[in-house]
Amino acid sequence: MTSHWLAPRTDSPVHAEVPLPGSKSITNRALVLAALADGPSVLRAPLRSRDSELMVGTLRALGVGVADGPDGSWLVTPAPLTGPAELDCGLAGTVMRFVPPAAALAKGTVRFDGDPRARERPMGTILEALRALGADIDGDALPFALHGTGHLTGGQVVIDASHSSQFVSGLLLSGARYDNGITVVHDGKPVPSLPHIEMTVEMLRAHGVEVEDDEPNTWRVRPGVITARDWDIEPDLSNATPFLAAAAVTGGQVTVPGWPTRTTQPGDAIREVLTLMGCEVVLDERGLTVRGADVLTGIDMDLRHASELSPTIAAIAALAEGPTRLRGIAHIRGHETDRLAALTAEINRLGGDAEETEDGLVIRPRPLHGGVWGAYADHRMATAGAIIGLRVDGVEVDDIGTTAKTMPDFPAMWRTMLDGAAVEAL
Ligand SMILES: O=C(O)C1=C[C@@H](OP(=O)(O)O)[C@@H](O)[C@H](O)C1
Ligand SMILES: C=C(OP(=O)(O)O)C(=O)O
Repeated sequence: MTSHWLAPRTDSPVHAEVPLPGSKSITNRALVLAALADGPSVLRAPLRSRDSELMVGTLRALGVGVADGPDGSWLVTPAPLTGPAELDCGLAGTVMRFVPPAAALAKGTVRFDGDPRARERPMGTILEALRALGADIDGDALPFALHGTGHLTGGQVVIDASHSSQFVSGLLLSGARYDNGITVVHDGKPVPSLPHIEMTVEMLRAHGVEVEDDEPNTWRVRPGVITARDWDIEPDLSNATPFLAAAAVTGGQVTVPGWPTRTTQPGDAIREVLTLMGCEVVLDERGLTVRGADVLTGIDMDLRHASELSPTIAAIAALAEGPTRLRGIAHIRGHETDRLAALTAEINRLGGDAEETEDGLVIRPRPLHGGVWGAYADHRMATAGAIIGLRVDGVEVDDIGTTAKTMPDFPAMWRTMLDGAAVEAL
Protein backbone atom coordinates (compact mmCIF):
# COMPACT_ATOMS: atom_id res chain seq x y z
CA MET A 1 0.00 0.00 0.00
CA THR A 2 1.43 3.39 -0.94
CA SER A 3 0.92 6.56 1.11
CA HIS A 4 0.73 10.02 -0.49
CA TRP A 5 2.24 12.76 1.68
CA LEU A 6 2.19 16.49 1.23
CA ALA A 7 5.68 17.56 2.22
CA PRO A 8 5.59 20.27 4.91
CA ARG A 9 6.77 23.65 3.61
CA THR A 10 8.39 26.20 5.90
CA ASP A 11 9.49 29.82 5.62
CA SER A 12 11.25 29.66 8.98
CA PRO A 13 14.72 28.34 9.63
CA VAL A 14 14.49 24.85 11.15
CA HIS A 15 15.96 24.58 14.66
CA ALA A 16 16.03 21.12 16.17
CA GLU A 17 17.95 18.33 17.77
CA VAL A 18 17.21 15.05 16.01
CA PRO A 19 18.31 11.74 17.55
CA LEU A 20 18.67 9.01 14.91
CA PRO A 21 18.04 5.26 15.24
CA GLY A 22 20.84 2.73 14.64
CA SER A 23 22.82 2.25 11.45
CA LYS A 24 21.31 -0.14 8.93
CA SER A 25 24.72 -1.26 7.71
CA ILE A 26 26.14 -1.93 11.18
CA THR A 27 22.93 -3.61 12.42
CA ASN A 28 22.71 -6.04 9.52
CA ARG A 29 26.42 -6.92 9.70
CA ALA A 30 26.16 -7.42 13.47
CA LEU A 31 23.16 -9.73 12.96
CA VAL A 32 24.99 -11.94 10.44
CA LEU A 33 28.17 -12.09 12.54
CA ALA A 34 26.19 -12.88 15.70
CA ALA A 35 24.34 -15.65 13.86
CA LEU A 36 27.64 -17.29 12.82
CA ALA A 37 29.45 -16.73 16.13
CA ASP A 38 30.45 -19.24 18.80
CA GLY A 39 27.92 -18.04 21.40
CA PRO A 40 25.11 -15.56 22.04
CA SER A 41 25.51 -11.81 21.42
CA VAL A 42 23.43 -8.77 22.33
CA LEU A 43 22.84 -5.96 19.83
CA ARG A 44 22.00 -2.75 21.66
CA ALA A 45 20.18 0.13 19.93
CA PRO A 46 19.88 -1.76 16.62
CA LEU A 47 17.94 -0.27 13.73
CA ARG A 48 14.41 -1.60 13.70
CA SER A 49 13.11 -1.12 10.21
CA ARG A 50 12.03 -3.20 7.25
CA ASP A 51 15.62 -4.01 6.20
CA SER A 52 16.74 -5.18 9.62
CA GLU A 53 13.48 -7.03 10.36
CA LEU A 54 13.94 -8.85 7.04
CA MET A 55 17.47 -9.79 8.11
CA VAL A 56 16.15 -11.12 11.42
CA GLY A 57 13.43 -13.02 9.53
CA THR A 58 15.95 -14.79 7.28
CA LEU A 59 18.19 -15.77 10.21
CA ARG A 60 15.25 -17.10 12.23
CA ALA A 61 14.08 -19.10 9.21
CA LEU A 62 17.53 -20.71 9.11
CA GLY A 63 17.29 -21.73 12.78
CA VAL A 64 19.05 -18.84 14.54
CA GLY A 65 17.45 -17.53 17.74
CA VAL A 66 16.74 -13.79 17.72
CA ALA A 67 14.88 -12.62 20.83
CA ASP A 68 13.53 -9.12 21.45
CA GLY A 69 14.95 -7.46 24.54
CA PRO A 70 12.73 -5.09 26.57
CA ASP A 71 14.92 -2.10 25.61
CA GLY A 72 14.73 -2.70 21.86
CA SER A 73 17.91 -4.79 21.82
CA TRP A 74 18.22 -8.14 20.07
CA LEU A 75 19.68 -11.24 21.71
CA VAL A 76 21.06 -13.49 18.99
CA THR A 77 21.65 -17.17 19.76
CA PRO A 78 23.47 -19.00 16.97
CA ALA A 79 22.55 -22.50 15.84
CA PRO A 80 23.66 -24.71 12.94
CA LEU A 81 21.97 -23.21 9.88
CA THR A 82 19.36 -25.51 8.36
CA GLY A 83 16.97 -25.61 5.44
CA PRO A 84 14.55 -26.07 3.93
CA ALA A 85 13.76 -22.39 4.16
CA GLU A 86 12.10 -19.68 2.07
CA LEU A 87 13.69 -16.30 2.61
CA ASP A 88 12.29 -12.86 1.75
CA CYS A 89 14.95 -10.25 0.98
CA GLY A 90 12.44 -7.46 0.35
CA LEU A 91 14.47 -4.76 -1.38
CA ALA A 92 17.38 -4.95 1.05
CA GLY A 93 20.78 -5.12 -0.62
CA THR A 94 22.34 -6.16 2.67
CA VAL A 95 19.96 -9.12 2.98
CA MET A 96 20.21 -10.32 -0.62
CA ARG A 97 24.06 -10.01 -0.63
CA PHE A 98 24.95 -10.97 2.98
CA VAL A 99 22.62 -13.93 3.63
CA PRO A 100 23.39 -16.24 0.65
CA PRO A 101 27.08 -16.60 1.66
CA ALA A 102 25.90 -17.58 5.17
CA ALA A 103 23.15 -19.85 3.82
CA ALA A 104 25.85 -21.67 1.82
CA LEU A 105 26.83 -23.14 5.23
CA ALA A 106 23.31 -24.52 5.80
CA LYS A 107 22.16 -28.09 5.33
CA GLY A 108 19.18 -28.23 2.99
CA THR A 109 17.63 -26.11 0.27
CA VAL A 110 17.26 -22.39 0.90
CA ARG A 111 15.10 -20.37 -1.51
CA PHE A 112 15.51 -16.60 -1.85
CA ASP A 113 13.10 -14.04 -3.30
CA GLY A 114 12.27 -10.36 -2.83
CA ASP A 115 10.31 -7.38 -4.09
CA PRO A 116 9.75 -7.03 -7.87
CA ARG A 117 12.57 -4.45 -8.11
CA ALA A 118 14.87 -6.73 -6.07
CA ARG A 119 14.70 -9.22 -8.94
CA GLU A 120 16.43 -6.60 -11.11
CA ARG A 121 19.22 -5.69 -8.69
CA PRO A 122 22.66 -7.14 -9.55
CA MET A 123 23.20 -10.55 -7.92
CA GLY A 124 25.05 -12.62 -10.57
CA THR A 125 28.51 -11.67 -9.28
CA ILE A 126 27.99 -13.05 -5.78
CA LEU A 127 26.10 -16.16 -6.89
CA GLU A 128 28.82 -16.95 -9.43
CA ALA A 129 31.44 -16.44 -6.70
CA LEU A 130 29.64 -18.81 -4.33
CA ARG A 131 29.46 -21.42 -7.08
CA ALA A 132 33.21 -21.08 -7.68
CA LEU A 133 33.70 -21.63 -3.93
CA GLY A 134 31.72 -24.88 -4.01
CA ALA A 135 28.03 -23.93 -3.63
CA ASP A 136 25.20 -25.50 -5.63
CA ILE A 137 22.89 -22.66 -6.74
CA ASP A 138 20.08 -22.50 -9.33
CA GLY A 139 19.74 -19.01 -10.81
CA ASP A 140 21.69 -15.81 -11.37
CA ALA A 141 19.30 -13.31 -9.78
CA LEU A 142 16.38 -13.36 -7.36
CA PRO A 143 14.54 -15.73 -7.13
CA PHE A 144 17.15 -18.47 -6.74
CA ALA A 145 17.71 -21.64 -4.72
CA LEU A 146 20.82 -22.69 -2.85
CA HIS A 147 21.23 -26.40 -2.07
CA GLY A 148 23.42 -26.52 1.02
CA THR A 149 25.44 -29.44 2.34
CA GLY A 150 26.38 -27.92 5.70
CA HIS A 151 29.79 -26.60 4.68
CA LEU A 152 31.57 -24.71 1.90
CA THR A 153 35.08 -25.32 0.63
CA GLY A 154 35.95 -21.63 0.14
CA GLY A 155 39.36 -20.45 -1.09
CA GLN A 156 40.24 -17.74 -3.61
CA VAL A 157 37.70 -16.12 -5.92
CA VAL A 158 38.09 -13.33 -8.48
CA ILE A 159 35.04 -11.08 -8.91
CA ASP A 160 34.08 -7.78 -10.52
CA ALA A 161 32.62 -5.79 -7.59
CA SER A 162 32.29 -2.51 -9.51
CA HIS A 163 28.48 -2.72 -9.29
CA SER A 164 28.36 -3.10 -5.50
CA SER A 165 30.71 -3.26 -2.54
CA GLN A 166 28.16 -5.56 -0.92
CA PHE A 167 29.46 -8.47 -3.03
CA VAL A 168 32.80 -8.20 -1.22
CA SER A 169 31.28 -7.57 2.21
CA GLY A 170 28.86 -10.48 1.88
CA LEU A 171 31.60 -12.96 1.05
CA LEU A 172 33.93 -11.71 3.79
CA LEU A 173 31.26 -11.80 6.53
CA SER A 174 30.82 -15.58 6.25
CA GLY A 175 34.29 -16.44 4.90
CA ALA A 176 35.86 -17.41 8.25
CA ARG A 177 33.37 -20.28 8.46
CA TYR A 178 34.37 -21.78 5.11
CA ASP A 179 36.75 -24.77 5.22
CA ASN A 180 39.61 -22.79 3.62
CA GLY A 181 38.49 -19.29 4.57
CA ILE A 182 38.15 -16.89 1.67
CA THR A 183 40.28 -14.61 -0.49
CA VAL A 184 38.32 -12.14 -2.59
CA VAL A 185 40.18 -10.48 -5.45
CA HIS A 186 38.44 -7.64 -7.30
CA ASP A 187 39.19 -7.24 -11.00
CA GLY A 188 37.31 -4.49 -12.81
CA LYS A 189 36.39 -0.82 -12.62
CA PRO A 190 36.81 0.73 -9.12
CA VAL A 191 34.79 -0.77 -6.27
CA PRO A 192 32.25 1.71 -4.85
CA SER A 193 31.59 2.38 -1.15
CA LEU A 194 35.01 1.29 0.15
CA PRO A 195 34.15 2.56 3.67
CA HIS A 196 31.45 -0.11 3.79
CA ILE A 197 34.10 -2.76 3.11
CA GLU A 198 36.26 -1.23 5.85
CA MET A 199 33.23 -1.49 8.13
CA THR A 200 33.01 -5.20 7.32
CA VAL A 201 36.72 -5.73 7.96
CA GLU A 202 36.66 -3.81 11.26
CA MET A 203 33.61 -5.67 12.50
CA LEU A 204 35.14 -9.05 11.57
CA ARG A 205 38.32 -8.16 13.45
CA ALA A 206 36.23 -7.07 16.45
CA HIS A 207 34.81 -10.63 16.40
CA GLY A 208 38.34 -12.06 16.53
CA VAL A 209 38.54 -12.95 12.82
CA GLU A 210 41.91 -12.59 11.07
CA VAL A 211 41.56 -10.40 7.97
CA GLU A 212 44.30 -9.19 5.61
CA ASP A 213 43.53 -6.15 3.47
CA ASP A 214 46.97 -4.61 2.83
CA GLU A 215 46.90 -5.21 -0.91
CA PRO A 216 44.52 -3.05 -2.96
CA ASN A 217 41.50 -4.96 -4.25
CA THR A 218 42.33 -8.10 -2.25
CA TRP A 219 40.77 -9.22 1.03
CA ARG A 220 41.76 -12.45 2.82
CA VAL A 221 39.78 -13.95 5.72
CA ARG A 222 41.48 -16.81 7.57
CA PRO A 223 39.30 -19.80 8.47
CA GLY A 224 38.37 -19.87 12.14
CA VAL A 225 35.92 -19.07 14.86
CA ILE A 226 33.80 -15.91 14.88
CA THR A 227 33.92 -14.99 18.56
CA ALA A 228 30.62 -13.80 20.03
CA ARG A 229 30.50 -10.20 21.25
CA ASP A 230 27.94 -7.53 22.02
CA TRP A 231 27.47 -4.37 19.95
CA ASP A 232 26.33 -0.83 20.68
CA ILE A 233 25.08 0.30 17.29
CA GLU A 234 26.00 3.83 16.11
CA PRO A 235 23.23 6.13 14.83
CA ASP A 236 22.63 5.89 11.09
CA LEU A 237 24.56 8.78 9.58
CA SER A 238 23.09 8.40 6.09
CA ASN A 239 19.60 8.58 7.56
CA ALA A 240 20.71 11.72 9.42
CA THR A 241 21.46 13.55 6.19
CA PRO A 242 17.90 14.68 5.26
CA PHE A 243 17.60 16.34 8.68
CA LEU A 244 20.97 18.06 8.32
CA ALA A 245 19.87 19.08 4.82
CA ALA A 246 16.83 20.75 6.41
CA ALA A 247 19.20 23.06 8.30
CA ALA A 248 21.14 23.70 5.10
CA VAL A 249 18.18 24.63 2.89
CA THR A 250 16.26 26.71 5.46
CA GLY A 251 19.24 28.54 6.96
CA GLY A 252 18.49 26.85 10.28
CA GLN A 253 20.43 24.72 12.73
CA VAL A 254 20.13 20.97 13.31
CA THR A 255 22.11 18.84 15.76
CA VAL A 256 22.34 15.07 15.54
CA PRO A 257 23.45 13.79 18.95
CA GLY A 258 25.76 10.78 19.30
CA TRP A 259 27.62 11.44 16.03
CA PRO A 260 30.74 9.25 16.31
CA THR A 261 34.13 10.97 16.26
CA ARG A 262 35.50 8.02 14.30
CA THR A 263 33.39 5.83 12.04
CA THR A 264 33.44 3.72 8.92
CA GLN A 265 29.94 4.90 7.95
CA PRO A 266 30.18 6.78 4.64
CA GLY A 267 27.41 9.09 5.84
CA ASP A 268 30.15 10.94 7.73
CA ALA A 269 31.05 12.47 4.34
CA ILE A 270 28.07 14.82 4.74
CA ARG A 271 30.33 16.97 6.92
CA GLU A 272 32.61 17.69 3.96
CA VAL A 273 29.74 18.08 1.51
CA LEU A 274 27.84 20.64 3.57
CA THR A 275 31.02 22.54 4.42
CA LEU A 276 31.80 22.80 0.70
CA MET A 277 28.26 24.05 0.10
CA GLY A 278 28.85 26.88 2.58
CA CYS A 279 27.29 25.58 5.80
CA GLU A 280 28.93 25.72 9.18
CA VAL A 281 29.54 22.20 10.42
CA VAL A 282 30.68 21.51 13.99
CA LEU A 283 31.40 18.12 15.54
CA ASP A 284 31.67 18.35 19.33
CA GLU A 285 30.46 16.64 22.50
CA ARG A 286 26.82 17.53 21.65
CA GLY A 287 27.02 15.72 18.33
CA LEU A 288 27.09 17.08 14.79
CA THR A 289 25.62 20.53 14.29
CA VAL A 290 24.93 22.05 10.89
CA ARG A 291 24.10 25.73 10.51
CA GLY A 292 22.67 26.71 7.16
CA ALA A 293 24.48 29.05 4.81
CA ASP A 294 23.30 32.46 3.62
CA VAL A 295 24.15 31.30 0.13
CA LEU A 296 24.19 27.58 -0.60
CA THR A 297 26.77 26.95 -3.33
CA GLY A 298 26.85 24.11 -5.83
CA ILE A 299 29.69 21.56 -5.72
CA ASP A 300 31.67 19.27 -8.01
CA MET A 301 32.28 16.02 -6.19
CA ASP A 302 33.17 12.36 -6.65
CA LEU A 303 30.65 10.51 -4.48
CA ARG A 304 31.77 6.95 -5.35
CA HIS A 305 32.53 6.12 -1.73
CA ALA A 306 29.46 7.79 -0.22
CA SER A 307 26.94 7.12 -2.95
CA GLU A 308 24.12 6.48 -0.47
CA LEU A 309 24.08 10.25 0.01
CA SER A 310 23.37 11.04 -3.65
CA PRO A 311 19.59 11.61 -3.28
CA THR A 312 20.05 13.96 -0.30
CA ILE A 313 22.82 15.92 -2.01
CA ALA A 314 20.92 16.12 -5.30
CA ALA A 315 17.92 17.56 -3.44
CA ILE A 316 20.05 20.21 -1.72
CA ALA A 317 21.76 20.98 -5.04
CA ALA A 318 18.40 21.61 -6.71
CA LEU A 319 17.84 24.40 -4.14
CA ALA A 320 21.39 25.85 -4.23
CA GLU A 321 22.70 28.92 -6.03
CA GLY A 322 25.05 27.39 -8.59
CA PRO A 323 25.42 24.17 -10.56
CA THR A 324 26.41 20.86 -8.97
CA ARG A 325 28.15 17.93 -10.60
CA LEU A 326 28.13 14.54 -8.85
CA ARG A 327 30.55 11.96 -10.27
CA GLY A 328 31.62 8.34 -9.71
CA ILE A 329 28.10 7.02 -9.04
CA ALA A 330 27.13 5.04 -12.15
CA HIS A 331 26.49 2.03 -9.89
CA ILE A 332 23.53 3.72 -8.17
CA ARG A 333 21.51 2.77 -11.24
CA GLY A 334 21.35 -0.61 -9.44
CA HIS A 335 20.21 0.71 -6.06
CA GLU A 336 16.59 0.57 -4.82
CA THR A 337 15.70 2.19 -8.12
CA ASP A 338 17.82 3.62 -10.92
CA ARG A 339 18.61 6.68 -8.81
CA LEU A 340 20.23 8.65 -11.62
CA ALA A 341 17.13 8.33 -13.78
CA ALA A 342 14.75 8.86 -10.86
CA LEU A 343 16.45 12.01 -9.53
CA THR A 344 16.66 13.48 -13.03
CA ALA A 345 13.01 12.79 -13.77
CA GLU A 346 11.65 14.06 -10.46
CA ILE A 347 13.75 17.25 -10.26
CA ASN A 348 12.82 18.10 -13.85
CA ARG A 349 9.15 17.35 -13.21
CA LEU A 350 9.14 20.17 -10.65
CA GLY A 351 10.63 22.56 -13.21
CA GLY A 352 14.29 21.92 -12.38
CA ASP A 353 17.23 21.26 -14.64
CA ALA A 354 18.93 17.95 -13.91
CA GLU A 355 20.86 15.91 -16.41
CA GLU A 356 22.12 12.36 -16.20
CA THR A 357 25.74 11.82 -17.20
CA GLU A 358 27.58 8.56 -17.79
CA ASP A 359 28.59 8.33 -14.13
CA GLY A 360 26.49 10.87 -12.30
CA LEU A 361 24.34 13.97 -12.42
CA VAL A 362 24.56 17.65 -13.28
CA ILE A 363 21.99 19.82 -11.49
CA ARG A 364 21.51 23.48 -12.39
CA PRO A 365 19.23 25.19 -9.88
CA ARG A 366 16.04 26.75 -11.27
CA PRO A 367 12.91 28.00 -9.52
CA LEU A 368 10.83 24.92 -8.75
CA HIS A 369 7.09 24.44 -8.53
CA GLY A 370 4.92 21.94 -6.70
CA GLY A 371 3.80 18.59 -8.02
CA VAL A 372 4.02 14.88 -7.36
CA TRP A 373 7.48 13.60 -6.43
CA GLY A 374 7.86 9.88 -7.24
CA ALA A 375 9.52 7.73 -4.58
CA TYR A 376 10.01 4.62 -6.78
CA ALA A 377 9.82 2.39 -3.65
CA ASP A 378 13.11 4.04 -2.64
CA HIS A 379 13.38 5.41 0.91
CA ARG A 380 16.05 7.93 -0.10
CA MET A 381 14.02 9.23 -3.05
CA ALA A 382 11.16 9.82 -0.59
CA THR A 383 13.36 11.77 1.83
CA ALA A 384 14.86 13.75 -1.06
CA GLY A 385 11.30 14.87 -1.94
CA ALA A 386 10.79 15.93 1.68
CA ILE A 387 13.90 18.15 1.51
CA ILE A 388 12.73 19.90 -1.65
CA GLY A 389 9.24 20.26 -0.19
CA LEU A 390 10.63 22.35 2.68
CA ARG A 391 11.26 25.16 0.21
CA VAL A 392 8.72 24.53 -2.56
CA ASP A 393 4.93 24.74 -2.12
CA GLY A 394 2.85 21.68 -2.91
CA VAL A 395 5.44 18.90 -3.24
CA GLU A 396 3.61 15.62 -2.78
CA VAL A 397 5.70 12.50 -2.19
CA ASP A 398 3.72 9.67 -3.77
CA ASP A 399 4.81 7.02 -1.24
CA ILE A 400 6.28 8.24 2.02
CA GLY A 401 5.67 4.75 3.46
CA THR A 402 8.73 3.54 1.57
CA THR A 403 10.90 5.27 4.23
CA ALA A 404 10.05 2.23 6.40
CA LYS A 405 12.92 0.47 4.64
CA THR A 406 15.34 2.12 7.05
CA MET A 407 13.38 4.77 8.99
CA PRO A 408 9.75 3.78 9.78
CA ASP A 409 9.25 6.90 11.91
CA PHE A 410 10.43 9.34 9.25
CA PRO A 411 7.15 11.33 8.82
CA ALA A 412 6.82 11.82 12.59
CA MET A 413 10.50 12.67 13.00
CA TRP A 414 10.24 15.25 10.20
CA ARG A 415 7.15 16.79 11.81
CA THR A 416 8.83 16.91 15.21
CA MET A 417 11.87 18.58 13.68
CA LEU A 418 9.66 21.22 12.09
CA ASP A 419 7.71 21.79 15.26
CA GLY A 420 11.04 22.61 16.87
CA ALA A 421 9.92 20.31 19.66
CA ALA A 422 13.51 19.66 20.68
CA VAL A 423 14.65 23.23 20.36
CA GLU A 424 15.06 23.61 24.15
CA ALA A 425 17.65 20.85 23.99
CA LEU A 426 19.97 23.04 21.92
O1 LIG B 1 27.35 -2.66 2.80
C1 LIG B 1 26.46 -1.84 3.04
O2 LIG B 1 25.88 -1.80 4.15
C2 LIG B 1 26.07 -0.89 1.98
C3 LIG B 1 26.90 -0.71 0.91
C4 LIG B 1 26.59 0.26 -0.17
O3 LIG B 1 26.17 -0.49 -1.30
P1 LIG B 1 26.81 -0.32 -2.79
O4 LIG B 1 28.24 -0.65 -2.71
O5 LIG B 1 25.99 -1.28 -3.59
O6 LIG B 1 26.58 1.12 -3.15
C5 LIG B 1 25.49 1.24 0.23
O7 LIG B 1 25.08 2.00 -0.87
C6 LIG B 1 24.34 0.50 0.86
O8 LIG B 1 23.31 1.37 1.21
C7 LIG B 1 24.79 -0.18 2.13
C1 LIG C 1 21.64 1.46 -1.51
C2 LIG C 1 20.96 1.37 -0.37
O1 LIG C 1 20.45 0.23 0.19
P1 LIG C 1 20.72 -1.33 0.00
O2 LIG C 1 21.33 -1.79 1.30
O3 LIG C 1 19.40 -1.94 -0.24
O4 LIG C 1 21.68 -1.52 -1.16
C3 LIG C 1 20.65 2.58 0.43
O5 LIG C 1 20.16 2.40 1.57
O6 LIG C 1 20.90 3.71 -0.03
